[in-house]
Amino acid sequence: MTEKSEIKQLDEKTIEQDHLDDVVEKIKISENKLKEHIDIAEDDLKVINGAFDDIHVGMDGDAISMDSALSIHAQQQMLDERNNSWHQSKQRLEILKKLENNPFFARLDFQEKGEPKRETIYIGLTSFTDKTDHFLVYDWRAPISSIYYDGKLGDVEYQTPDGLQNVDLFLKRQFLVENGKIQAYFDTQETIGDQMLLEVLDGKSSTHMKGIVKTIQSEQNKIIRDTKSKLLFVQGAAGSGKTSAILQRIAFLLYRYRGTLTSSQVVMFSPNMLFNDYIQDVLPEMGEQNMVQMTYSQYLARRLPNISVESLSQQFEKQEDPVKKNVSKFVSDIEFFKILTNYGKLLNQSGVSFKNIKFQGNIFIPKEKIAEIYYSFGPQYNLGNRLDATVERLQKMLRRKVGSEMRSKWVSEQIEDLSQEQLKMLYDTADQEFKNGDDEHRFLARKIVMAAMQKVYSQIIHLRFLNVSVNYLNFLKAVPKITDLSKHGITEEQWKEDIDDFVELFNNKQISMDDLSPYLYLYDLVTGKHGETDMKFVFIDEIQDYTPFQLAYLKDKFPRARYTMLGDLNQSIFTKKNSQTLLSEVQGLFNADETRVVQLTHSYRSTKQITDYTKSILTNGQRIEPFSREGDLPNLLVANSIDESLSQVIDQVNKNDEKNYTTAIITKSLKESQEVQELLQKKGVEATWIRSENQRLATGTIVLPSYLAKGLEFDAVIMWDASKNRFDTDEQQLVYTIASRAMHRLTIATVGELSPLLQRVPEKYYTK
Ligand SMILES: Nc1ncnc2c1ncn2[C@@H]1O[C@H](COP(=O)(O)OP(=O)(O)OP(=O)(O)O)[C@@H](O)[C@H]1O
Repeated sequence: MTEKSEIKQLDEKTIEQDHLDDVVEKIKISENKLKEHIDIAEDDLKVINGAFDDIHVGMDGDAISMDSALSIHAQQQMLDERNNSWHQSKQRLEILKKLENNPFFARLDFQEKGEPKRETIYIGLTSFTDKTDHFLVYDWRAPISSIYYDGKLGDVEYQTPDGLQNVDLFLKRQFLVENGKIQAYFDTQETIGDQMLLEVLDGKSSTHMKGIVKTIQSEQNKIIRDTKSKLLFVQGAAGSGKTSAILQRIAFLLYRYRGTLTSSQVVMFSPNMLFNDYIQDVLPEMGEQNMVQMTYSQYLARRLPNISVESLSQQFEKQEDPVKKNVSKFVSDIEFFKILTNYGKLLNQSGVSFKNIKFQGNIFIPKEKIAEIYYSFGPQYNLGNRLDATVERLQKMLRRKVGSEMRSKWVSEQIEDLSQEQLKMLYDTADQEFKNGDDEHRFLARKIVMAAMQKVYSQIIHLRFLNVSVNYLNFLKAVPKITDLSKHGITEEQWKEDIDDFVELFNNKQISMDDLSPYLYLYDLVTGKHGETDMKFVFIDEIQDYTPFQLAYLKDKFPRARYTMLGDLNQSIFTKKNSQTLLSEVQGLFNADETRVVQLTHSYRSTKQITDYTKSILTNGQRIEPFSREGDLPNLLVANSIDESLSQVIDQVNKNDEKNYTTAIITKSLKESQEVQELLQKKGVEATWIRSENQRLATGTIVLPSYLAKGLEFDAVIMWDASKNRFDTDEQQLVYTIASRAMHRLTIATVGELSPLLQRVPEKYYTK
């Protein structure tokens, strides 16, 4: 930089700092006004609550007067209004406090087509005006802000709710602000310059994910601001910012549809609970509420409270023989979903199984009778209506039964045995009068029968008379008649064995992941459940671990939602190779013109050296562009025994500690992670063992199995025991997933010869 331009920079910086100070000043004024508002609202709330108490005191246990009722209503309304306004002010104050430290991170100078004047705007976490329509800061999600992330200088366009808008962009400036002081600024031609991004990426990992508002990349911006697609499918390399981008997308959507969209209408399915915990701060940091978050298995398992669903570790550790793999593939596909859908239609004519409805241990309405009622309705009924009509009919039968049951012997006996206490409980009032003894007897008999029949009533309305498991079993048995199993490499004998496995598990109150979705889908078909129409946006992360069946089922569950699915087909650690065809299968569920597929090819997480290494693990030539952030070459630690390997690993952990890097030692299996943790403990090395998805990430060194590391990242990763026989040939994706968790340093430990999956990495990419 020449002396002259340095001086110019300094002057500019002072001007910008003055402007920033001015904005901060105004933010503070606004904060004070809000605080006053909050105080007044709090005082008002106290007064209204006090008035409420007075009304309650005046009630004296008598019937409440009309005046009081009106007054309560008015007070309640007032209370709600004040509460809302208090709540909103509080929220706004929180976000203004954040803005005060860092009011903006970018500036744009531009001229709108046809307008005489240039405009300058500043962009920050939220918009801020000091008077109506006088924007000192624009929200990063405002339409105009898009050009900061998107275009180059010159003629650029951006999307507004009314269509495309063109502007001439002269200047794009980025600021690094800390506690109200501009540390540096960069004028940039490109999308968010490398310098700023480098600063951010060089930072340390944390137990909670951070937002990326200031450095969203142009390819990510497209995902964030998409409002058209019914299906937005994002395929991106490890560390390409898929998860980061969709969290920003959720914040964008909540802003864009403010007033019509709430965070409870957005759901995100994530790989495990640990991951949920990892990302939970991102939206609140941006002043938005978190969306609904769950895992797929959680979403379904809550509907079967008495049955335990195969856990993540069981799914992962299960060693399947080739036959089982064929069966598993068959029941995971869209075709199986269609077979089941069609089977559901057949049930309209016959085939639904029922259970007897019992009363006091005896059959009250036999299952055959229920089936007769169910199929007595004409063909114009669908399964759902049929069931509703059956419930109505059964309730009617129950009511008729009350009369006859009241005259039965057990009722008279019970009345005779009633104590004074029990009698009092049955009477409507303590001094209830009856015309005569018969009248009283009838009254008591009805009460007793009704109480006893309550259970039957509840069996009926909760559809306990449906034999859900037998229905599913019947379906499984029907499958070989509906489709040619040999096409899927399955014999009838093998299919039968699979059915036996289902029955055996089910008798032990367990169900496999393979059976869970079809089981519940059949239940939904029979009950005519329509899915949650209120859900507007569904996000599915790590899509490669879902089966096409599961995705078809989710689509059925949220029929009106728009879907964003993201994943990396190279990280399919549960479904392995099957996922390569996933995209085409999923696309088949949506109209082609409502689908958009986006590829993210830049990898931001890791240093260039680590990305070069992990990229070479993959054989299918995926396009992955490393970000030019430099670091050490990954290192390979070769030992002759577990003991030696352990001391090498401890050495490495110490080296990482010196650099203030948090180390994650990632093992293949859960059992191994436990062993490593114990070995470390014996050597006096402190490390937290993450063994279940319900735990939280800890600071300091951690040891965890591969399938729990999904979606997470760490400063330094040590891959434990990558030796020759540890990984199967089809586990390339697992090895890639483990290695790609590292941000700054990657170490591979092996006892004896290295796994062939890693031997293919060229020697120039690592040190020994
Ligand atoms: N635009 C960006 N600006 C700053 N940091 C970014 C950006 N995009 C991604 N990152 C960082 O890169 C890392 C990886 O991002 P993220 O976890 O979202 O990637 P991912 O594609 O979901 O990865 P994976 O599939 O491996 O789980 C995170 O540390 C994230 O903060």
